[in-house]
Amino acid sequence: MPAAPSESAAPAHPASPATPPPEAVLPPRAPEAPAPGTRLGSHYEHCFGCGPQHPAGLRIDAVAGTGLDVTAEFTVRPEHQGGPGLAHGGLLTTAMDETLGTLNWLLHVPAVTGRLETDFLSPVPVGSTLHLRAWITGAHGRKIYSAAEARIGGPAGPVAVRARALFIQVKLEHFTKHGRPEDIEKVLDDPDLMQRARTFEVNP
Ligand SMILES: CCCCCCCCCCCC(=O)SCCNC(=O)CCNC(=O)[C@H](O)C(C)(C)COP(=O)(O)OP(=O)(O)OC[C@H]1O[C@@H](n2cnc3c(N)ncnc32)[C@H](O)[C@@H]1OP(=O)(O)O
Repeated sequence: MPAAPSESAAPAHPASPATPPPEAVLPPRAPEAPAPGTRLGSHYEHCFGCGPQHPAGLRIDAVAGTGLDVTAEFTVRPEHQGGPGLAHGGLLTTAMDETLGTLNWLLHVPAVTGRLETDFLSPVPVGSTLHLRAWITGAHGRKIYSAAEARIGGPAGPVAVRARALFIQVKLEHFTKHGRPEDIEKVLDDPDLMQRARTFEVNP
C-alpha cells in the first residue's frame, strides 16, 4: 500500500477557484447600474429564484446597494423543505446563487455561475426569513468573484449560510443558443424583457 502523503505535502488551505487571485481588482460600479435602493426585479418571470410566476419559486427581489453589493430577503415556505420543517440545503444554495446573480446588474454584464461554494452554518426552519447580502470581491478578465451570506431573523442576525462564487461573463447568445427553443421564442416575443436584456448587450 502506498504511503499516505504527508500533511506538509498539501497546502493547509488550498486556494479556491472562487477566491480572487492577486491579479483580480474590484471593478467599478457600471454607470448604467441601478441607483442604490433600486429593486432589481426579476430577470425572467419563470425563474425559480426570482420569477413571480413560479409557483414554488423563491421570488427573490434584490435591492441594489451603494457599492458592489445587493441585499434581499427570502422567507422559507413549506414547499422548500428538506428535513421536516427545515429548508433544503440545495434550495438555500439556490437562494445564494440567485442573490449573487443579481450582482450582474451592478457591473451591467451578463454572467453565469461557474462555481458556487456554500457553507451551511445552522439549520433554517420553515417560516424563517433569511436576510441575504451579496458583494463582488474582485474581477479578472471574464471572471467575477463574489461572496454572500444569509442571516436569520434580521440583517444583523446570526449567519446561517455563507457562500462564495465564481461567475463567468457571457454574451447574451449564451441564453438564446442553449435554452429550450419554445421558451426562447416566448422570451423573444416579450418586448419588455428583451428591452431589459438588450441594455446588457456588451462584449465580454
Ligand atoms: C436575459 C438576461 C439574462 C440574465 C440572466 C442572469 C441569470 C442568473 C441566474 C443565477 C445564476 C445561475 O444559476 S447561472 C446557471 C448555472 N450556470 C451555468 O449554467 C453555466 C454552465 N457553464 C457554462 O456555460 C460554461 O462552462 C461557462 C460559460 C461558465 C464557461 O465556458 P466558456 O465561456 O467556454 O469559458 P471557459 O474558457 O471555459 O472559462 C473562462 C475562464 O473561467 C474559468 N472557469 C470556468 N468555469 C470554472 C469553474 N467551474 N471553476 C473554475 N474556473 C472556471 C476557466 O478556467 C477560464 O479561465 P482562464 O483560462 O480565462 O483563466
